[in-house]
Parts: sequence; structure tokens; C-alpha cells
Amino acid sequence: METPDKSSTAIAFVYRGTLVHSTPKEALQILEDALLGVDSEGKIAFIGEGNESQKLSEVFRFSPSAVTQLDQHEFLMPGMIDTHIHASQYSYAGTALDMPLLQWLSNYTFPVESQFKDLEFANKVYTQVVKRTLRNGTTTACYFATIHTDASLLLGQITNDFGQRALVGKVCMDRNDAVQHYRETSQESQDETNRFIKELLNKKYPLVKPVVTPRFAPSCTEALLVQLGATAKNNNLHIQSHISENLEEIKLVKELFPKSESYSDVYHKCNLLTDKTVMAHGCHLSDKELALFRETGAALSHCPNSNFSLCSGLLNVRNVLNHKVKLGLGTDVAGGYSSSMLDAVRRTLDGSKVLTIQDREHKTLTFEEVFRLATLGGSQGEPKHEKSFSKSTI
Ligand SMILES: O=c1[nH]c(=O)c2nc[nH]c2[nH]1
Ligand SMILES: [Zn+2]
Repeated sequence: METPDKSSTAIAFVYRGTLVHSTPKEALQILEDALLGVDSEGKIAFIGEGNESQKLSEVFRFSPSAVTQLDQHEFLMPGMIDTHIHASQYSYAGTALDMPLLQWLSNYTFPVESQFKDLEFANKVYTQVVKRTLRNGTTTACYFATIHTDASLLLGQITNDFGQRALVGKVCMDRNDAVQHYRETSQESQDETNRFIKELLNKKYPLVKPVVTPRFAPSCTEALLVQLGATAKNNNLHIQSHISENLEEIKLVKELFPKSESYSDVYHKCNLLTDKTVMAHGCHLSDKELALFRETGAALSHCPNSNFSLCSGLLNVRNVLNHKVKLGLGTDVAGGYSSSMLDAVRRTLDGSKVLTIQDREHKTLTFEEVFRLATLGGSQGEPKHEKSFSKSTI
């Protein structure tokens, strides 16, 4: 049991029953007949054993008769963390998966995202995606919006209104030859990013924060990437982007950034690999690049549904874990067709089994390890945040 905190606020709920969670040492811990108290701010105030009910009720001043007893088939678990999802792509999730990444972006994604200039359309899609992910058990999401500042601010407002913890990113892209009306000038991208950060922070939403979001290296000039690295540093903000998703994209990055020794090096040179960075995919990163992730504290978001659906690649999660790189799971809607983190769990296991089929020496991930990736793993984007069912917000 945790030491009582004298300053703790009133207890709002107490549950008795089975708790399931992960710790850094134990991938899946099952606490049977446990007591969990939640304070009026939504924070876990205590965790104890069922037979400590009387003692805890005196320390934390709640009535033992107010305890909610879970049924035998019920359990509590931490909310799942979707570390990579495009809120702006939700309207076509489950369709348009017949092309590889770069063609898919030009033919389907950019034309749809350009419609978010229309706030009514944005309101409809963003409300749907937030409601759906919450119903699926995603209590925290790292969202990509679009290049439109006002629509991105609206996404922040909607996540706040529904009580979902979120990092919201206004997408930055000053390069797009395929759909020329869907891009910004470098100056617009910088100015609008600054406006987005300022206005979202001014709202003082307790659970919603801005995240600096260069779409990916091929969509941004080096000058813009450098500016965004500085913006993230000056405001102490998270950063999100994509990296090494498919081989054609990696070839394009080599052509666009000939002076960089790798895809990771492009971002590193622009100060975009930090201990508050989340990069999606990384299917084709070399061991040297993984070592750079480990050194800088940058995290990866594994998005297996998208990697399979766009035939992008197969991430060797075991190798990432062996390199001690922080790792969470993402749905990557709409490259991924499911907005459910349980789907991301299943596809992660499938991917690991495919690797074992190809190489019997490969150590298959266990479902316990993947449960940890979907919950505790995703929380590691926050530096020094390693707690699960301790005194954290649920
Ligand atoms: O899966 C992806 N979805 C996207 O929208 C995107 N943009 C750049 N790279 C991307 N990958
Ligand atoms: Zn993505």
C-alpha cells in the first residue's frame, strides 16, 4: 500500500476486484482482490489489498459501503495509449489500401486532408474519431491533424471536451509536388505552428498539449526542419513524425538530403531526435540508427496494421527492445484500418510470429510483453515517466 498523502483530495470512487497492469520489471501483473481509490481529480489515490478496506477507509475517509465490487469476470486495467493516429484520416479508415505509401499519400490522403480547411467537416470527423477511440479504450492519443491551424485547435478542444488525454499536432509541410494546394510556405508553416502552440497552451486544457509535427522528411525542407527543432526546444515540447516506413521513401530521403548519412541523421541534424520525440514506423532502421534513438532518448511507435496494409515492412520489435529504444504501439489510422489498440496488440503478435516462421531463432513476443507496449510502453514518451498503477492519472 502507498503511504497516505496528507494533501490528497477527497476520494471519489473505490473499486474492489482484480487489477491487471504492467511494471518495468513485470510485463503483466495481476492483483487479485485489490482495492483501488480514485480522487476527485481522477488520480489514483491508493492501491491496497481487499482485506485492508476498513483501515484504508479511515485513512482516506471514505465509507466502506461506497466500495464498488467488481464481478468475477471483470477487471480494471490502465487505459491504452495510441502513440500514432491521424485524426484527419478517420473518415476513410478501412478503404483505399491498394497502393504503397507515397502513391497512397498523393492519391487518397492529401486530397482528403486538404478538406479540413472546412471547420464543419473537421468538427464532424474529429468528434467521431475521439468518441470512437475512447469507446475502444484509448485514454491517451498522439494525434496528427492537418496543416490547418484552426481545425487543429478544434481537435484540441474536442479531445478536452471528451476528457481524452492527447498530444495534438498541426501538420507542417512546405513540400508537396503531388497536391500543390495542400502545402504551406516555410514562413506560413513556422508562423502557424507558433500560433497553434500559443493558442493551444493558452487554453490551459489539463490533458491536452501541442506537439511539433513535421509530417516527414520528404514533405519538409531542411530549413523548416531546423526551425521546428528550435521551436520544440524553446517551448520544451514533444515532437512527432514518420521515419523509415518503406524502401521507396528511404530512397527519396537519400536523394533529397544527400549530405545526411541516414534517415535518422536527417532528423538528428535538425535537433528533432530528443527524449520527447515519437517517430512512427522505423521498419527499416539499421542497428546504428537504433543506437542513435537509444542515445537521444527518442521513441518509436510501432504501427503494425499500417505496415501490413500498405505493404511497408515488418518491424523487428524484439530487436528494437534489445536496443533499449522506448517503444509504444499505434493504430496509424488510416494507413491502419482499425482504430482499436486491441487490434494493434494482435497485429504486433502476428508480426512477431511471422518473424519466427522466417527464422526459428527469433524470440517471439509474448502477449504479456505486447500488453505492456500498449499501455506502459506508450507512456514512456514522457521523460522519466515509468509508473503504471501507481499514483498517476487514469
Ligand atoms: O502511414 C503514414 N501516414 C501518413 O499520413 C504519412 N505521412 C507521411 N508518412 C506517412 N505515413
Ligand atoms: Zn502516420
